[in-house]
Amino acid sequence: MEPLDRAFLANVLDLMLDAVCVVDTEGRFVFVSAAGERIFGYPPEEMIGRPVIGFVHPDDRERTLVAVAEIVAYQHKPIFENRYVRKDGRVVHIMWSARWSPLDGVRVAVARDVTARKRAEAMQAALYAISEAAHAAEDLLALFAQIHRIIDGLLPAKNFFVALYDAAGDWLSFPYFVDQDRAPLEPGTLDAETLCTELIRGGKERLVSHDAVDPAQPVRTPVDWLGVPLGVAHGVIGALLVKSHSPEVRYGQADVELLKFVSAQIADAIERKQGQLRLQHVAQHDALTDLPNRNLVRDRVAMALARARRDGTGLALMYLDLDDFKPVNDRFGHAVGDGLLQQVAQRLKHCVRASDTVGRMAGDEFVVLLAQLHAPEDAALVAEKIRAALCEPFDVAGNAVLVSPSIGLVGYPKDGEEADPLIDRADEAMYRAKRAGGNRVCVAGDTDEARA
Ligand SMILES: Nc1nc2c(ncn2[C@@H]2O[C@H](COP(=O)(O)OP(=O)(O)OP(=O)(O)O)[C@@H](O)[C@H]2O)c(=O)[nH]1
Repeated sequence: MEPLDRAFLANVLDLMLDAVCVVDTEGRFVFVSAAGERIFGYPPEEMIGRPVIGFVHPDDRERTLVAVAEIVAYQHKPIFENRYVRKDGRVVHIMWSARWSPLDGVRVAVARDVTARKRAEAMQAALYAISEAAHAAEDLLALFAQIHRIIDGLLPAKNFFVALYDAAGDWLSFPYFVDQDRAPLEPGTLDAETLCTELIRGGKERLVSHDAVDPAQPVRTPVDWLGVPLGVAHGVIGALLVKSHSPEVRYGQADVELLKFVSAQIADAIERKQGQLRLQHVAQHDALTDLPNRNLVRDRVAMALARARRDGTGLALMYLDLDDFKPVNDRFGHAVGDGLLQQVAQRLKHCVRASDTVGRMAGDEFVVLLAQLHAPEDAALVAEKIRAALCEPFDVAGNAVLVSPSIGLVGYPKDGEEADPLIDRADEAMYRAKRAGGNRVCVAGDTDEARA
């Protein structure tokens, strides 16, 4: 057989789909076969003479240098994977097999582009992670934060937001919004000519590069927008958007496909979580006033007690019943009675902080929990404020309605250490207030009743 000539061998090397690279002791390319251009995006002459490490993704440089030291020490390394940044800015995943030749003072390595495999693996992992997040997340915000992390692992998504669209009320909101440059968008109807509106109305993904935003205006900061609608069986429930402010981060068709691919799973996860939260809300709240119901009140009291115990603070609990509520129903009808209970709920909420709990225990019975009370005497002041507030006339559907409350007041640690006994003591104190004629606050353990 004829010895193979050099030109033929060089041609064979250039025909290989994998790139053959030769690197000198200084870590510079001395040879890159033709496939290098397809994989790295640079013609071989733009790579030869330059340090290899400069082409490596910054996050992978350190472990790449460790691998190089191993190749030199052990003279070969059959599998090593790292990422390179192509000339067009895209990231490629490379699988290397390398051998060090001490005689020639070079290492010879073969690079295989495994980006497609990596992408497929990452997408599968992302789908799984999204479905896990839907189960694990406590609420929608936690789910969105988790989705942000998952997407950021697939494509550059530092600036990311979720838009949700309520078709019944024609209301677009932005419950999750992370942008290095601007404040969250205001919620509103779908009237505005925005990318979000386009995504939700059109139901199709959109990639807007800065050149396309306004070709007449030189834009100082290049911006790429990439958005996908969140589609479910019955329509579009919102959109996901990622945005780049940097010329180094540009989105391409591969990113569009990635975001589109995960968006169906995300839409499904959001819808499931919303359904779950709705059911949970119904189970824990009173349908008429939307206040926490007896079960949730008990949980809140138990949680507040645990925190007070840990922080060494106090808390106060009021049990409240309206005096002569029945005659309101009898005189004005049930609908007015309902309206009154709703207004009482609102007044009670106005009397306390957002961190306190107002709950409805039954009929005309309410509970107010003042958590993290630093001065026990504050509770009596709040109870008196509530009593006075409820004595002000109500206007229910044009009817002037007058009621007053009987209030039982207890405190931790003075009157009990556990939720149920504390609630029972407050209820007992409330009955004493009622027996004494109503429209007053009774403190647990006291026989003296403070008349208003
Ligand atoms: N409209 C309306 N009435 C309700 C609702 N739940 C309970 N009630 C009525 O509320 C009244 C509560 O009874 P009581 O607390 O014993 O009546 P009261 O007239 O306030 O009597 P005192 O508490 O002793 O002052 C009953 O007439 C119930 O029918 C409700 O959701 N809507």
